[in-house]
Amino acid sequence: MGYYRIGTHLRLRPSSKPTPALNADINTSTVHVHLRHADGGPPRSHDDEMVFHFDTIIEGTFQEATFNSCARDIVEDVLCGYNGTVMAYGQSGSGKTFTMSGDPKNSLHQGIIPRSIQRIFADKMARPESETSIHVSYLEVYNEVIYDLLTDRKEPLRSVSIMEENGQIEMKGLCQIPCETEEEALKHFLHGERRRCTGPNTFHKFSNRSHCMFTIYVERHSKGRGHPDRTAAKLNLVDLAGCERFKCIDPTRQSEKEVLNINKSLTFLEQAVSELRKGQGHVSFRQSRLTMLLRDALGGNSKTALIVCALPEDDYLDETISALRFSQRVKDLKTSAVLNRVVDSIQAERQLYERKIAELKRELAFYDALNGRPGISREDLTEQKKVELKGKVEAFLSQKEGVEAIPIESLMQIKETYNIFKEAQAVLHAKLEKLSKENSISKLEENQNLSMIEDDDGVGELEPQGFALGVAPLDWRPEKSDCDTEITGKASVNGLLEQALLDNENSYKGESEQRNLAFHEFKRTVSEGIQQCYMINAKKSELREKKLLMQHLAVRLNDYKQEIHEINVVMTEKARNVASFDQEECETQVDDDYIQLEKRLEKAKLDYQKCYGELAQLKGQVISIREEMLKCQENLLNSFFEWYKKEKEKRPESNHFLYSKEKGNEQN
Ligand SMILES: Nc1ncnc2c1ncn2[C@@H]1O[C@H](COP(=O)(O)OP(=O)(O)OP(=O)(O)O)[C@@H](O)[C@H]1O
Repeated sequence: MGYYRIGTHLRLRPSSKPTPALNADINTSTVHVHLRHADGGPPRSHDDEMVFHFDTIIEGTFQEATFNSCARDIVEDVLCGYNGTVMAYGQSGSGKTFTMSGDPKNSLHQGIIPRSIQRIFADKMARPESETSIHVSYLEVYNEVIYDLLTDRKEPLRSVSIMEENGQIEMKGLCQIPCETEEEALKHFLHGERRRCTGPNTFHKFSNRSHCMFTIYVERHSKGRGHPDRTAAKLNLVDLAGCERFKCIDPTRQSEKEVLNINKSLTFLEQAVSELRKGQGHVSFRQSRLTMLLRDALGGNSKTALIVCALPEDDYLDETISALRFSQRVKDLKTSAVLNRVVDSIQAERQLYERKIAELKRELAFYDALNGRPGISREDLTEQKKVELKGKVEAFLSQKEGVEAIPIESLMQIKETYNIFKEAQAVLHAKLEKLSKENSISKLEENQNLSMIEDDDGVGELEPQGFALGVAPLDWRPEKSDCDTEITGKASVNGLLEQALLDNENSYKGESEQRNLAFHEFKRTVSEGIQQCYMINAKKSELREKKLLMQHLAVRLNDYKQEIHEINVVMTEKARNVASFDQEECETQVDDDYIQLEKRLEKAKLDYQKCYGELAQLKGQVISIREEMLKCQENLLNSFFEWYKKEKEKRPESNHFLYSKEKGNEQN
């Protein structure tokens, strides 16, 4: 947050008869006032000589110069996200409306409001990388009532209520009209101008009977990815009603009430400025609508410029001096403008919780200090601290250290200790699962390797000792590596678990027995188990049937083989005998026998081939039935393990299945 001085500027309306008492030096931005004595002589006292300093003094009709020196910087700041206020102050007819509004339709004579609109929309066009949304509102304070000047033309002006919410001045019921173009904004401004309360007075025909505030709201955020930088600022352009002396009121033209209210509110404004200047704790902003509206402009979140308009003529010297004095008081004020970043609700919530957490941490540190435990960290543990803690837990698990070795200083430490134990338990559990599965699968594999025609009584059954889960063969266990003896890192936790596995083998035997009993229960009582056993048994009988058939075929095949061999022997013998007899005598006889033998041999071979084909087919069938059966067995085991795990969780008593066995025995 920065503190900003309120800029003060003097605008002197051109005059054909300027008073010699008022000497404005544009170069030094200083005004000297020399009050002549009542008798017409030179000033006699110190009070008759006055000097007023300004940021700028403007004479003449130059509207652009006025905008550049009094308002441009503030408009630029609004475009950057700061709130801004430019207000014109001075007696009636001094040129406030000329300064703020001018002639909006004549580019040369446009006042600060149309020029600000122009600048803001030009900036919007020049920054396509940002999304800028612009709204306008226009209000007047007439007889201490705030009216919305942008109310529809056909309706009477709507009143607006002003209130303070969360330290902010809020206007309930004031329209903020979105404007896409400069023309649109200008159109709304002109619409409001037409609805302002004006009337003739002694100075001119269109004197403003109210204080008016035209506001341009500029919200912008950078387009594209990431967290956009979003700002929302407003520019208040204020045309105050002119203070009037009652003696100058023309009762035929003005209501006393109007003048009274204007003067009253301006007095309250001066009072608030004086209080702010003195640095009083309480400033009476609530005394009038105007001071409430200008609260931020005078001492809050706004960069502000005051333009004092004055008539440099003798007749109005008192009013001019009064306005100059007011400007010098305002000059001493400082506002505290901030960059108005828009924080979305999630971010705001996050910031709130972060603040709360920081507060709670401070409170904890305070209690720790009171309890003589300073220096305890409540922050997340660093990686280094986690490794150290792991080492201590492992030392405790391997019984090298007692439980007191594990530090209990903060909640973070306790949580991390639990995590280390959980991790160790998970590794142990995985190891057990793996061992039990390996054991069961190896049994299945053994079965698979049995000869096709051997007896298959074990189908669907497990070995008599059950799963023997805790007694994995020694050669299955991974060899201990050197790094397992270290106490840091994951490897050492695994090494420790290996040791735990060996140490606790006996308890695993109990677990093994539990599991065997559970497996019998699963097959007998659980529908999934019963169904899968039924399927295994069906496959088993099918397999038996096929194997029996194979045995018969094998016997027949041997018979055919034997027959072929015998026929071959006889035929060889016959051929040898033919060679030793008279060729002609024996030829006919031999031929007949030989042909018979050949036919028998051929038939035996055909039978052999057919039988061999059938046997091969049967062999294929047996292999596929066996495979199906093994699949069923595997399913049975998997289902059982799943069921068993769930049952263990449901029934955590470690010897539940032993009890059920005992119960079963009792019943029997
Ligand atoms: N600097 C100036 N150059 C030329 N004409 C001016 C200047 N200032 C004011 N005038 C003219 O003086 C008249 C009164 O000015 P203006 O309406 O701005 O006064 P005002 O302070 O707003 O008065 P009121 O408080 O009664 O509304 C207008 O006709 C305006 O054109």
